[in-house]
Amino acid sequence: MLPLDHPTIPRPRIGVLLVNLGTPDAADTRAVRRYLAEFLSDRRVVEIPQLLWQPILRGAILTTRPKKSAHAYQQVWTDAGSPLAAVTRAQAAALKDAFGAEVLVDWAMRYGNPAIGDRLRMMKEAGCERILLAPLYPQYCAATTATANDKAFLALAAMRWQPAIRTLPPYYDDSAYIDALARNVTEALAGLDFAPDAVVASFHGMPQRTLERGDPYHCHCRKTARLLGEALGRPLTVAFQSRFGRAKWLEPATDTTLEAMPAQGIRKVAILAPGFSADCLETLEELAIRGRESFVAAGGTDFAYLPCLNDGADGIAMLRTLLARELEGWVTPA
Ligand SMILES: C=CC1=C(C)c2cc3[nH]c(cc4nc(cc5[nH]c(cc1n2)c(C)c5CCC(=O)O)C(CCC(=O)O)=C4C)c(C)c3C=C
Ligand SMILES: [Fe+2]
Ligand SMILES: [Fe+2]
Repeated sequence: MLPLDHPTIPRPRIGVLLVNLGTPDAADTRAVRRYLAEFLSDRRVVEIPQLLWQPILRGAILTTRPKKSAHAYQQVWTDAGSPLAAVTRAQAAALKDAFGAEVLVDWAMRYGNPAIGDRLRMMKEAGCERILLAPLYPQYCAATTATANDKAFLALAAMRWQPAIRTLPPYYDDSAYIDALARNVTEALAGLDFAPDAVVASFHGMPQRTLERGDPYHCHCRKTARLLGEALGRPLTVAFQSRFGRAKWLEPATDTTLEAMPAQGIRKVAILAPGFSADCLETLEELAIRGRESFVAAGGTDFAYLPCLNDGADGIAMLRTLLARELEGWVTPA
């Protein structure tokens, strides 16, 4: 902790809280069960009445999935822990001094640790009277963006003296985001030892019904892909990954798309996940490991997974631009 009452160190007045989804504390069955129980009990994530859903979750799902998911987490776990947490921590560290000494930059997770409420209370104690909440989801989805904000407001509901709050809007069509992706992808494609027949943009899926009920996520994904394709000068193949449960999810599914490609003469593929601001289980295990395996098993010859923006220079410059815009009027530009 900073010695906040030291006369030469200015007290932060403003907080920026980067928020991502959350991840287990360890790659073992117990930790994954705890994480999944919290995540999948969120009514914004699974929109089935709790009376029906909880017995299914506590029965079939939490008795089988944690072991399987823990095995998947073990394949991507790093010395710094879960990739999602390691990258988000690194993003916060890279932005630490971006907005001057009066701005405290920190990070939190919607599920698990560090908890949003704990970090907001810490910021308040550190002197932050104004806080910018930044859910790091380019495309708005109630199951990600809204629930992160809900959780923050739940913590504020318990405060007698609340800080003022702003939230980062979705940035799916923002030129800072599209340009950062285009630069990142161009660089990654230039480093490949093959020319891909197709470039796939894989977004996390959601139930088709959520789209029909008015969630803009699907439209945001399509627009990101169109703008990125225009910036790259080549159309992207859009697909949706990580299907969960029995309901119909957004289509086409990434796995069936990859498996069908070799028979259509597409044997060399590059794939990216522009909806994830940080690499995580869904990109590193589902796309880079399992996606490659199924593509090659179907007759594909070359496969490259292109990393997310993460804490790379393009990604950090983009976050700086987006956050600085939301801090306008709170922070005097340097
Ligand atoms: C980026 C946007 C995301 C949307 C939209 C989203 C929706 C959504 N997800 C599930 C179920 C699961 N997701 C899981 C992991 C996971 N999901 C996202 C992002 C979005 N999810 C991320 C970044 C991660 C990775 C977490 C990590 O630790 O690396 C999982 C857990 C893993 C597993 O057991 O497979 C589940 C389950 C639903 C139901 C949903 C609904 C709209
Ligand atoms: Fe998910
Ligand atoms: Fe997955």
